[in-house]
Amino acid sequence: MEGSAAVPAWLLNRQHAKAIGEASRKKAAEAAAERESTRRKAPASKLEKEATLSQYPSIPLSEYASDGDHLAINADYPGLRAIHRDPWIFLVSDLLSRAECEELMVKAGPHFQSSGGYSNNFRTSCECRVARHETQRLHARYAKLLNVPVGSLEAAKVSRYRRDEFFRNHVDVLSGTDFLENRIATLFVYLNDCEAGGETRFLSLPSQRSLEYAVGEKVCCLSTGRDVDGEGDYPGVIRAVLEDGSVDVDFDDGDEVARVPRSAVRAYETLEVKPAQGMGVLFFPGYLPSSPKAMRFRNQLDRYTVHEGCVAVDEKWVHQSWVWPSHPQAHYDGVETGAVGL
Ligand SMILES: O=C(O)CCC(=O)C(=O)O
Ligand SMILES: [Fe+2]
Repeated sequence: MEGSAAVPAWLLNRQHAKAIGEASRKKAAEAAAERESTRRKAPASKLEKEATLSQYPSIPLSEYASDGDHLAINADYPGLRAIHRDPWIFLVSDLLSRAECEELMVKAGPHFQSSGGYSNNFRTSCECRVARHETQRLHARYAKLLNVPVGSLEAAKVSRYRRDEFFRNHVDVLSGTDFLENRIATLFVYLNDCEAGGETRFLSLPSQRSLEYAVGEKVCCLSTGRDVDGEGDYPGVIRAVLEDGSVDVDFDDGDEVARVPRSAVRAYETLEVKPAQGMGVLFFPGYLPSSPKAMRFRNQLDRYTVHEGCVAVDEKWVHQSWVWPSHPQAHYDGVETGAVGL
């Protein structure tokens, strides 16, 4: 009998549509369960938040003045506090509300793509960019904090690290931009609390400690051309001290560099920030184009701002924004999520 085993096209279409419907329902349910597990914990009380913040170093904001090398932000912004100077690193408590964090997660979650494609295993998270007109209120807020027009901001990025995922040592300036135009501020906001793992760690902050230049000593030094987007001062250990006084260094991430003059190695300090929902972290990865320092370092990099997203234990969500001196030369566009604007 002709075609008895054949499934009619209309049924095939229906089955197909059903399969797609089931798949997308399953995906939505998985995403909802995932979000639920990430936000399940009770929100931190005001007191708990203060206690957490008091664990960080506190530098009087009155000491922050525009130095001509870095962006002059609005030092009066509510919730702003400085936790490091030279390079300046700030926290902004409650930059986003709990509801805003969650809305952003809902918005971005269905559009994630692997971060791995362009970053050589430096990074194992997922991410997406959100269309600028869907984050107008947030951008207006950031523009106030940063003292820049909204047009200087890249499209909002949202990243998720599942357990064991990370973003290794890196700098935030980009290579291949036009002369003296690069990222001059990084502002990111944690979208959830993490009890364990996922800290953002600044790895090579300046230190007053003097060095002995001995084998096994912890040092950091500039490493040209080994980072995805730029160079910076990376931490490591002296492997050998040579007759001419120079040293061989094993970097902590497995790379190495030989015959570094003593004058080019230095002691360093680290600083870790623990993800807390709604809290912003702000620093200046690159010098202003008008700063004399911008000419001295490739990609305008402030070499002290090398940092990493440590391995996640609890799932971690973070939302990043970058500022350019005028119009961003990269990442201006994002996806239309169709979800409610923020
Ligand atoms: O995930 C983090 O803690 C930091 C993210 C970051 O450094 C970046 O996206 O450039
Ligand atoms: Fe970064």
